[in-house]
This record gives sequence, structure tokens and C-alpha cells, in this order.
Amino acid sequence: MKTPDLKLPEGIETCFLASADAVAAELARDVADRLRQRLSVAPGVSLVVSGGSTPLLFFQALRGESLDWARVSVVLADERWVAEDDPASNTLLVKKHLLQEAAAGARFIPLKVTGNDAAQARPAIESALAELNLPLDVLVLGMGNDGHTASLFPDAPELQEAMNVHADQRFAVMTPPSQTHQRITLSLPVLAGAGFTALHLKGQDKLETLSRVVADLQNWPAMPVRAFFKPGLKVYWSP
Ligand SMILES: O=C(O)[C@H](O)[C@@H](O)[C@H](O)[C@H](O)COP(=O)(O)O
Repeated sequence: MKTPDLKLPEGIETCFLASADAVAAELARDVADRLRQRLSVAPGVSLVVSGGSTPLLFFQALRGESLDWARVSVVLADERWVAEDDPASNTLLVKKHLLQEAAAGARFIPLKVTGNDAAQARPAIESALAELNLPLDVLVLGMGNDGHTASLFPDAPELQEAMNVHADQRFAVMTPPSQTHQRITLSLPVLAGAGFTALHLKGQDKLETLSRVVADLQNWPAMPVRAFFKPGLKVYWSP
């Protein structure tokens, strides 16, 4: 495969491979290695993953990795405010595709708690996330073609607050008009502090979006994923 001609900022690693399987396998190896490294010095670790369609092969590759999964806390970077049996649920996605086999023993911290309205459920979400030790250890993000990541959507009225690095809120309730459901997202200060961040992309459309992202990195409100383009990020992509 001809490596895409893309000028990424200094210190950003890439894994651009011809097949989605190969990318998923490399991402799973990298994530498992990082978690094992951290588990050798810490009592527990956190793994934050994203929803959507891209992560499926990655989840299937990671769940078989031999790790002390009982010491791994799995959290979603964001969630749609839907019941767990709703096909749109990221909790359903993670339970079905990641928390299986060896990974079934991991601790899952949900963002979706009972209740029809996310704003009213804030206290319950706060107490669920209070168990999450910061900084995060490993974060795997996706990206939409509008430049959103997690549920940091450019059209969400709550974006500024969710991306305020000085705020001490761990999450935000997002109501982007472009989306069907209310969303919960981990906030930028929580996400940006991760020890290792991977951006997992698939498709020519995402490569085109990536070139728009890097063309104007300072303008993160227009494409919030830009806030993660700093040294240490690793971008994984296949056609
Ligand atoms: O809940 C979500 O939808 C995700 O967390 C979201 O941020 C996702 O990573 C992107 O929308 C990319 O989604 P695809 O992988 O389906 O392109």
C-alpha cells in the first residue's frame, strides 16, 4: 500500500497498514503491552474505549490478550443515552465484543445509568466515575468526519465547557443537534491526560478528514479531535 502523503506534527506516530485486521491486531498488541507495563507498577489500570463501527476488530483482537483483566477498569469515552438493549448503545457494543473471553473479567464502569434524562442522572454518573483513577492509562479514540471524537461534537452547545481544561468536571452531557440521542462524554481534561492515546481510523473518508484536521490544528472548536494532536498520539489507519 502506498503510504498516504500526510504531514503530521512532530512526535505523532502512525500505523498505516493495508488491512483493517492488521491495524486492529497492532493496536490490540500496543494496548495490551501498555496495560501490562502499567500493571507491573500499579494495582489497577484504566482502559477507555470508543463506540462506533471501527473498534469491532480491535475489540475482538484485544479480548484474547493475556492480561490480569480483573485489575483493568474499562470505561467508555462516551455513550448515547439509550437503554443497554438499544442497538445504539456503546455499553451493549463493549459487552458483546470486548468483555468476552479473557476480558470478561474486567471491571466495567458504565456511563449510562438508570433514568430517561442524562442531565437528571448527573449525580449517579458522578458517583460511578468517582471510582475511576486519573490520569487514564490507555485511551482509544475514534473520529467522525465532522472532526468529533468521543462525544465532543463541533455542533454541541456544551462543547466549550466539555473542553475547558481548567474545569474539574469529569464528564459532560452533550446535546448536539446532529445526533439522535443525548450523549455523555468524558471531558477533555480527563481524556487528554491519558498516558497513551490511540486514534483508530478506517476508510478513505477518514484519511481525507485527517488531512483537514492537521491543516488547522489550533482551531479545535471546529474539529475537536484536534485537541489530541500532540506528541505521544499514535494514529492507526487502514483503507
Ligand atoms: O459513540 C460514538 O459514536 C463514538 O464514540 C464516536 O466518537 C466514534 O468514535 C466516531 O463517531 C467514529 O465512529 P465510526 O467508527 O463508526 O466511524
